[in-house]
Amino acid sequence: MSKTVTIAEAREADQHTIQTIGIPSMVLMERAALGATQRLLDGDFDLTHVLVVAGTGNNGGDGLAIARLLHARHVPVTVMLTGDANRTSTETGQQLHALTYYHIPVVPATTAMDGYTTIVDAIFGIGLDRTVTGKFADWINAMNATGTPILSVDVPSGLNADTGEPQGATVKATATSTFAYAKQGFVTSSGEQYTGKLFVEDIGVYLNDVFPD
Ligand SMILES: NC(=O)C1=CN([C@@H]2O[C@H](COP(=O)(O)OP(=O)(O)OC[C@H]3O[C@@H](n4cnc5c(N)ncnc54)[C@H](O)[C@@H]3O)[C@@H](O)[C@H]2O)[C@@H](O)CC1
Ligand SMILES: [K+]
Repeated sequence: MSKTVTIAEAREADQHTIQTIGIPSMVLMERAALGATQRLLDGDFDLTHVLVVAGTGNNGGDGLAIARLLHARHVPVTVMLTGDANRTSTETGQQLHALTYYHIPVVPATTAMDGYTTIVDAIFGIGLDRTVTGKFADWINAMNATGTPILSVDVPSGLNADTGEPQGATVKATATSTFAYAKQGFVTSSGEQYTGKLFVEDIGVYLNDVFPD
């Protein structure tokens, strides 16, 4: 396993790349989504009908970009949004706008998740900051209960990426496409039970830029 990072290090590296080097956040998001989409296209996933479950933070934005890239490859895709479309992060709002342009269906999240052949989990990434309860727990439990293969985006939603411990309801992924570096919690005996097969995508964020030798 190559270098792992804490959530704080991942955030610092992202911010350095965006603010100091000047690579726009949307470029990083597109690269992240391209990496994860390629895993879906290359892998053992059945892409007959993909469900993307997206949150309103930037992890959700990655998921929305994946939905757009799958649509461009003629993969049928439906998006469930777990929050208010008017209260998203800036980037996720831009991703939603692009989905509207392509008429990709976006519906409010429900627990009715049967009938899809692959689920993309883009609810929470490294921004998870409290225990997953209530509706979010219901959606995550419903995802796990389908038995449908799940690709988690960056982090299995609900997993504490520093400790590898579930923070309430947590997605049990078939595979995880994580961005830039594996997170510290993934290599613990608890964390590895949630990530499934781990892919690390190069999105143009490099620790050497932030912490030169
Ligand atoms: N520009 C960047 O910095 C990049 C970010 N990326 C993605 O962005 C993610 C981080 O995005 P964010 O910082 O927006 O965070 P997230 O999208 O992981 O989650 C933040 C949102 O979840 C809510 N939340 C947290 N815990 C919750 C809980 N238990 N119950 C209900 N709501 C909860 C927060 O209030 C916030 O609205 C990364 O994991 C990665 O997927 C990538 O696109 C690569 C570049
Ligand atoms: K996720």
